[in-house]
Amino acid sequence: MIVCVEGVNGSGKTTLAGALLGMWTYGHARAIDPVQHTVFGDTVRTAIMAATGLMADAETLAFASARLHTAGMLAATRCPPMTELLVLERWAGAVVAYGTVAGASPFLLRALEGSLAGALPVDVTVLVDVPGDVAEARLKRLGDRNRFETLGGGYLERVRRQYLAWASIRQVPVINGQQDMATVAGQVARLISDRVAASGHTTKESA
Ligand SMILES: Nc1ncnc2c1ncn2[C@@H]1O[C@H](COP(=O)(O)OP(=O)(O)O)[C@@H](O)[C@H]1O
Ligand SMILES: Cc1cn([C@H]2C[C@H](O)[C@@H](COP(=O)(O)OP(=O)(O)O)O2)c(=O)[nH]c1=O
Repeated sequence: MIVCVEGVNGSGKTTLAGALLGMWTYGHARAIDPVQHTVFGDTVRTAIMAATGLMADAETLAFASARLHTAGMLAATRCPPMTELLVLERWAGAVVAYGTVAGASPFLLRALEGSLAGALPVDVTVLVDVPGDVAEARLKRLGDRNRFETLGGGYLERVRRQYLAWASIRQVPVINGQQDMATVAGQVARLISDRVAASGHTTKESA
C-alpha cells in the first residue's frame, strides 16, 4: 500500500505521516520524503536550495529527478503488499503545483507528472489543504526554514491554489488540514481502508 500525502509546506504532511504509521497495525510501515530519500536526491536538494537565479524548468527537472531516482531505488519493493504501508511526502502533485507557480513549462510539467505517476504505483493520494497564511504561521513557529518556506503566506497561497486545481482535475481527495490531527488522520485512514477493501483484501489487513 503506497499512500502519497501532498500539500504546501506547513500543511501537516509530516505530522500526518507519523499519525498514519502509528495507526498501522497490519505490517511494516514507514514514511519517506522522496526528494531526500537518496544520497543523490539529498545532494540535488542541497544544490537547489543553494542556487540563486535557477530557471523554473531546471529547478522543476531537478526536483523530479530526485523523486524519480527514489522510485528507482524502491524498485525492489515497487508493489509492497497491502499489509505494508509506505507513505510518500509529496510526489507528482508537488511538481505540478510548485512548478506552475515557479513558471515552468506546462508541457514539461505534464511530462514529468506522467513519468512520476508511472514510476510508482501509488494507491491513495490525498491533498492536505490549509490556507497560505495558516501554513506560514505554523512555519514561523518552527524556525529553521528552507528557501521555499521563507517566501511568505502569499507564495504558499499561490502554491495551495495550484494544488487545489490539480486535485480537482485528478479527483484527488482534499482533506481540511485545519482540523485537529486525529480528525485529519482518521479521514485519511478511512480512504486507505476503502482502498484496501476495493483491492479485495480482507478488512483485517486494513488501517
Ligand atoms: N492539524 C494541525 N493542527 C495544528 N497544527 C498542526 C496540524 N498539523 C500540523 N501542525 C503543526 O504545523 C507544523 C508543520 O507541520 P508539519 O507536519 O511539519 O508540516 P509539513 O510536513 O507539511 O511541512 C508543526 O509544528 C505541526 O505540529
Ligand atoms: C519547484 C518545487 C519546489 N518544491 C519545494 C517544496 C519544498 O519546500 C521543497 C522540497 O523539499 P523537500 O525535501 O521535499 O521537503 P521539505 O523541505 O518541505 O521537507 O521544495 C518541491 O517540493 N517540488 C518542486 O518541484
